[in-house]
Amino acid sequence: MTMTSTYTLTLGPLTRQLPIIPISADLAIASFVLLGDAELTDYAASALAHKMPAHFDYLITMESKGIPLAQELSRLTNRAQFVVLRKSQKDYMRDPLSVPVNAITTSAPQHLFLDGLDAQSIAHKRVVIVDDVISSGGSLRAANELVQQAGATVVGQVAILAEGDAAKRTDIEFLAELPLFPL
Ligand SMILES: Nc1ncnc2[nH]cnc12
Repeated sequence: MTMTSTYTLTLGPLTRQLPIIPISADLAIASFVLLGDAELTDYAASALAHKMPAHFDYLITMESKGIPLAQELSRLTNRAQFVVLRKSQKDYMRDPLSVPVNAITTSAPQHLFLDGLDAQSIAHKRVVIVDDVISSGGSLRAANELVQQAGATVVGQVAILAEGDAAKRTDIEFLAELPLFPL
């Protein structure tokens, strides 16, 4: 078995060893998989709860790794509902809105979908976009586009980690930086 090198992520009192995984011929990432990490999800949500804008109506997230974070952040901020942007179109959606999106961890171009019923819920509302990692900003851009198409206003953008150049952005709130690993 070959050794996988790791990057040590520190988030408040928590540390995690993230495996460094090549995603192309010239780039590796420290793989941050929030799914299943209940402790880190709860810690991150409580830390992000302090960085939320004072006035917002809905949290909105992208499947799949943002979902448990949005769930806990909704609970902590007393919001009864949040909205999930989906990566596939479901038969139960009514007049979904869709935009193309490019992510660094998925080679084929994807789409992001907003159920028309959810679009109606958020129309004229203030929304905060929440995600686990912001990297190229591709899914954040797509989420902004969908929110705008639905007639809602983005009043905040929060993530646990900002990866690579995203750490220089001033339009997102995040808890820690994550380096990229050129090969
Ligand atoms: N470092 C990372 N780990 C998991 N998913 C990612 N998506 C973008 N960057 C990522």
